Amino acid sequence: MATLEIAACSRWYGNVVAVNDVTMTIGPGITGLLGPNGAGKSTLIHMLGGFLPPSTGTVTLDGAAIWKNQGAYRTIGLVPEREATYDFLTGRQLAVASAELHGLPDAGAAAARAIATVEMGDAQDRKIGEYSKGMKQRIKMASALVHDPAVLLLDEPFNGMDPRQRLHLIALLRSMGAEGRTVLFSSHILEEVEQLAHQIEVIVAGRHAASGDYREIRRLMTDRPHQYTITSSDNRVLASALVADGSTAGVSLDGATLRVQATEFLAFAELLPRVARDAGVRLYEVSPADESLESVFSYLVTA
Ligand SMILES: Nc1ncnc2c1ncn2[C@@H]1O[C@H](COP(=O)(O)OP(=O)(O)OP(=O)(O)O)[C@@H](O)[C@H]1O
Repeated sequence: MATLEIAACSRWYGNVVAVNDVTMTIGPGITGLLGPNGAGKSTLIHMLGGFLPPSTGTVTLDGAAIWKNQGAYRTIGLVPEREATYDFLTGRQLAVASAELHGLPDAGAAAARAIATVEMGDAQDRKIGEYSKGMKQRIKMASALVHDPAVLLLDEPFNGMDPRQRLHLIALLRSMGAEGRTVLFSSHILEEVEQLAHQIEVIVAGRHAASGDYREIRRLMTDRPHQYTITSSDNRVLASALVADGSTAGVSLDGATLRVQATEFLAFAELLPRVARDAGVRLYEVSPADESLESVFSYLVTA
């Protein structure tokens, strides 16, 4: 059982404070690190993975500082966010290279086991440059798993995955959490984190904004409306139908875009197609406006 501790930790890049006086404990099971873009999630994960030293404060694994600690590196697997890998290598070559870097006695066997875990056996001898985004994520994951780490850190692992790959990764992370590993993954999408994490840590503008069970955090967030931007065959008709329905907190027309504030995320997801159909309007695009998540986070910061 491995426990990560971040204590009064800050990290600057020149004048930019990326992580600001954060204290948190991450124990076995699955923890979701949630925060808007630029919140400091990658910086935190890099410090936890021993890629980056904190400017002040400490980051420890079972009481021992992680930075420049070989024992910690042997216990931690890190799946970075960036997509770029060594495109000229095959998936298997990358996993074997990672196993060799860890000094494993049988690098070939360790790589084969990790590749099987992420179900990349069929594609292992193809060049990584030919992989889809989701396959790249999986082979990066295999490289991070070669040494069977007790701690797995993943930076935005669902980016670029199709629904099937997403379900596969969810199942894989669940089984790792159930085995008692310490799994931390970052995301800026609340619903993604909700599905998977038993514990959520929220970070906003470098600060630790909330911590706990997702249901508790969700309850805090329902006080704030969720914003959507919508394009449709007739935004004006849709806007008046939504206002007439009374379940939306606010509607505004902004050029070709309709902005809607919904009080309840799930209820609105059900309501919108029904209202549009009844009004004879076709929906072209519905996207959650990122700022809404950000405003929810800022609400948590000031709560
Ligand atoms: N190498 C760097 N040099 C300078 N500033 C940096 C560097 N890396 C990150 N930052 C800044 O630190 C802050 C936190 O960045 P970080 O990448 O940790 O956030 P994030 O939550 O992972 O964001 P995203 O989801 O967009 O990846 C941002 O303001 C970013 O611009």
